Amino acid sequence: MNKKSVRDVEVNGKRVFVRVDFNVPLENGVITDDTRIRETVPTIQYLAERGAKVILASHLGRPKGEVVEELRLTAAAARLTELLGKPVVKADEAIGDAVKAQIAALKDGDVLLLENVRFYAGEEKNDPELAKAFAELADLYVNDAFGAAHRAHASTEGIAHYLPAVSGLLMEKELEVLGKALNNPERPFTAIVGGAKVKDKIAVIEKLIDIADNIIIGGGLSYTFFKSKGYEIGKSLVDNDRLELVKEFERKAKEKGVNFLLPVDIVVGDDFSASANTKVVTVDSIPADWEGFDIGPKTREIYAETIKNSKLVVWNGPMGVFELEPYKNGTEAVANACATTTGYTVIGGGDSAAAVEKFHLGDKMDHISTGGGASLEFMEGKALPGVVALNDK
Ligand SMILES: Nc1ncnc2c1ncn2[C@@H]1O[C@H](COP(=O)(O)OP(=O)(O)OP(=O)(O)O)[C@@H](O)[C@H]1O
Ligand SMILES: O=C(O)[C@H](O)COP(=O)(O)O
Repeated sequence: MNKKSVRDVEVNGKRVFVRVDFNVPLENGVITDDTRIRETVPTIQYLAERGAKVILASHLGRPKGEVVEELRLTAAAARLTELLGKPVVKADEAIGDAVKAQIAALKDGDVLLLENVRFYAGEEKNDPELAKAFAELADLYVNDAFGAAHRAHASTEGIAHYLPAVSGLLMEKELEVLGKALNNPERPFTAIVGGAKVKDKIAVIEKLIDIADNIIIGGGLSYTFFKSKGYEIGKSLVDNDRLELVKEFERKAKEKGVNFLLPVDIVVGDDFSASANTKVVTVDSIPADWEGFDIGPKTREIYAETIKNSKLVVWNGPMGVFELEPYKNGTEAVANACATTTGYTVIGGGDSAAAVEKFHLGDKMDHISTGGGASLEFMEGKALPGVVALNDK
């Protein structure tokens, strides 16, 4: 990476503003997946052990510039205290005199967590005044929030203009792993693209056609491809504005010698529910009043075999509605294949990461990205503002 990291700067005795992504799922105030918090521990420990005063900042949810009680970072502070094995001071605000006094009281190695930065309207507007107010709190800026690196906000981008700015260890790891996968992939390289929205995946599929050996398509995306071939797709998800475009993907893949795999059979259901009636049909015989919710057993076999024979697998987006029992098998089969292949497996965050955790296969993957949207944008080849703003080596 051509950006400086915490390893390249002196941190002893410094006040270090560390942007993390503690945007974790919560149910009734309880954190249901603490991965993003756990993954920042190495950076926090690195800084604390070297005598920095660590000031953490994060967003949680989308409070739209107002204080939303349920979106306070209190639970994150408690979880981090457990993970670090030492108290984390929790501020009730993210800027201002009270925060300054709390920071002044910190000793070298202490850790403080600011309140949700999205309680301030200036955060998402990347307001320079808010960025300056954050910068006033510290001597050094560290961005470890890979998950929010695609946002140009005051605490992810703006602040970097007012302080020396370097990456944290998680950010560094994410960029290294994803960058290597895309720039110098081991082959055969298989990319799996699923999920619901064609629109969100267009750029990444286009990019992957240039670099992958196999592209596996699954999930709600598939039906736009089937419709473009003139098949009946029943009530399945479709993007009617992109029928020509997906045809073009297949044509381009063929031209480049890329193996473009679409499902051959489908699990259709009569309802989007756990108690739906389901049946398996071939892709050219979806009944008009049914809806496609998962890939079928033959497809699972083909996909698993392709994954097994790959040296690198990058997966973004589930193969079906894995949240519901009748439609989880396709995603589970792909997750199992990723878990058992000897190839290097990269899970592109978001729903695919949630699926892998649901099937208890997280520790069998080589890298699970903490970024959903960020990993997708990175794979599309877009520059991430939170990275661009950091100091060059
Ligand atoms: N055949 C289908 N019909 C309807 N919904 C589907 C289908 N297959 C998958 N989904 C749904 O797609 C959702 C994920 O879609 P999305 O496009 O947001 O994927 P993603 O890329 O994993 O998201 P993220 O950006 O969080 O990584 C899941 O909730 C899943 O239930
Ligand atoms: O969960 C994420 O993808 C990041 O934390 C960014 O959140 P956002 O989509 O609300 O900006």
